[in-house]
Order: sequence, then structure tokens, then C-alpha cells
Amino acid sequence: MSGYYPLMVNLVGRRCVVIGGGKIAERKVNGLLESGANDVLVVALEASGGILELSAKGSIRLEQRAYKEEDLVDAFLVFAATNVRQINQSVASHGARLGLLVNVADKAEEGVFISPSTLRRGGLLLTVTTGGASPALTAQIKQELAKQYGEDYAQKVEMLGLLRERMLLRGSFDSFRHEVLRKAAEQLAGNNIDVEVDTFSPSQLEAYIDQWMIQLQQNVDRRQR
Ligand SMILES: C[C@@]1(CC(=O)O)C2=NC(=C\c3[nH]c(c(CCC(=O)O)c3CC(=O)O)Cc3[nH]c(c(CC(=O)O)c3CCC(=O)O)/C=C3\N/C(=C\2)[C@@H](CCC(=O)O)[C@]3(C)CC(=O)O)/[C@H]1CCC(=O)O
Ligand SMILES: NC(=O)c1ccc[n+]([C@@H]2O[C@H](COP(=O)([O-])OP(=O)(O)OC[C@H]3O[C@@H](n4cnc5c(N)ncnc54)[C@H](O)[C@@H]3O)[C@@H](O)[C@H]2O)c1
Repeated sequence: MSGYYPLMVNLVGRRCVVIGGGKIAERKVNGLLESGANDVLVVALEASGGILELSAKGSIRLEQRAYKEEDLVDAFLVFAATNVRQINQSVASHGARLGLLVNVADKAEEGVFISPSTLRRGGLLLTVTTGGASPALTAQIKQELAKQYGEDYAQKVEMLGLLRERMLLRGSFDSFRHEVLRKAAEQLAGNNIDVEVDTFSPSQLEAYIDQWMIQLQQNVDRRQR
């Protein structure tokens, strides 16, 4: 079993081609759309209800026919997800010839990358893999993480991002800023947010972040003295 190098890839404007239109293809397509992919082509003899719906909405392009090598032209990512071994193998070898990143749903080692299980909480993205050894364990660990990192993390990450932006704008010393930002992350991870930040207007949120920044800075100041 090979080791894998993790990446976070920006798929906006990059073509993703999914060959096959069944349950697994639909899962891959949904994962692509959740990631912001906006150029998804699905080629399948028959498509699942979910894929048909996405095509009707214009979220993806669907071509209902057999795979052909030209489908991979201009692709960035390719998913071989048919239920026919020889077709998936052809997609893998055509993709390799073109130097593309290919995922093979029924034989990971034929492809270049595998899909991890993913949990999103706004800007927080947690991914899990067992390197293909046990997708079932991967899915279970994701469920455990979902309990540990609840929906409130989306807001926490947003607030930390805003705080960090403000701190960078102020141009404080690196070591001071790092300490303040570590402290802020520690505070937010430790307890639930007790104010309804998501009901704030942009200016209220800005004022709230500024207030928090002042408190944190005083706190760190005191400890450094
Ligand atoms: C994470 C997730 C993401 C996704 O698919 O997008 C994903 N598999 C998921 C679920 C899942 N898959 C399978 C089961 C049944 C239980 C079991 O067999 O264990 C379950 C459990 C379930 O459904 O709950 C069966 C299965 N999977 C693969 C094979 C073929 C093979 O092993 O060669 C077979 C046998 C087919 C057969 O027997 O016919 C292959 C792969 N599946 C991977 C990813 C890649 C490595 C993941 C890792 O790092 O471990 C890899 C190597 C390639 C790839 O697909 O990229 C998604 C969880 C979504 C979530 O809940 O978050
Ligand atoms: N990676 C995973 O997590 C995982 C999990 C379970 C199964 N699998 C494997 O993934 C593969 C797909 O599984 P599924 O449940 O989605 O199958 P499925 O039977 O639901 O769908 C297969 C799809 O492939 C299409 N297809 C077949 N031949 C084609 C061709 N020549 N050109 C274009 N499309 C073609 C069919 O029209 C259909 O849409 C299987 O090999 C299965 O063993 C992978």
C-alpha cells in the first residue's frame, strides 16, 4: 500500500470528468460540487436520479452514452466510476497517457488519487483516509468527528478568520499576534459561542471582533509583563 500526499485543491474553473452515473459516481459528483467545482462533466450510459436532477438544474453537464477517450480532453480530475472493470481500466490508462489525475473507484492502485471522507464546517474541512485499507472505518471516524466538531465550528472559524485579518491589518509584532491568535483559537475551541453572532449585521460583527481583539490583547499583554 502506498502512502498518500494530502492536498486541498481549488476546482473552480477546472474540468472534472466523471465516467459512470451510478451510486458511486453520484457521491463523487456531490463531493465535487460541495468543493465549488463548476465544470463537471458526467458521461454515463444510465444516470441515477440524483445525477439527472443535477443535470436538469444545470449544476453539471451530462452526456448519456458510452465512454470514449476524447471525454478526457481538457480534464483536470477524472473519476472512473463505472461498474465495468475494463472501462475503468481504460479510463485509468487513457488518463495516465494524458498526465491527468485519475481516481479509480474499484481499483485504487490503478489511479493517482483516492477520495478521503470529508466533513465540512464552513471553512473547516476535516478529511479522513485509511489509504484504501478500510473505507468503512474511514466513514465511522468521520461520524465521530462530526459529533466532536459540531455546526458551531463554521462560525468559530469565520470569527477567527476575521480576527486574524484585523490583526494582520494592524501590523502588530509577529510573536504578539501569534500569541493573541493562539489564545483566541483556544478560547473558541474550549467553549460554545454564547452570543448569536450570526444574527449580527456586518458592522455589529466587526465591532464584536474589535472588542474581542482588545480583550485578548490586554490578556496577552498582562501575561507577557
Ligand atoms: C471515503 C469515501 C469517499 C468517497 O467515496 O467519496 C470512500 N469510500 C467511502 C465509503 C465506502 N466505500 C466502500 C464501503 C463499503 C465498506 C467497505 O468495503 O469497507 C464504504 C462505506 C460506506 O458506504 O459507508 C466500498 C469500497 N470503497 C472502495 C472499494 C474498492 C477498493 O477497495 O478497491 C470498495 C469495495 C467495493 C466492493 O466491494 O464492491 C475504494 C475506495 N473508497 C474510497 C473512499 C477510497 C479510499 C478511502 C479510504 O481512505 O479509506 C477508495 C480506495 C477509492 C476512491 O473511491 O477514491 C466514502 C465514505 C463517505 C463518507 O461517509 O464520508
Ligand atoms: N469507491 C467506493 O467507495 C466504492 C464503493 C462501492 C463500490 N465501488 C465500485 O464502484 C463502481 C461503481 O459502483 P456503483 O454502485 O456506482 O455502480 P452502478 O451499477 O450503480 O453504476 C454503474 C454506472 O456505470 C455506467 N456505465 C457502465 N458502462 C459504461 C460505459 N461504457 N460508459 C459510461 N458509463 C458506463 C452505468 O450506466 C452506471 O451509470 C463499481 O465497480 C463498484 O464495485 C466503489
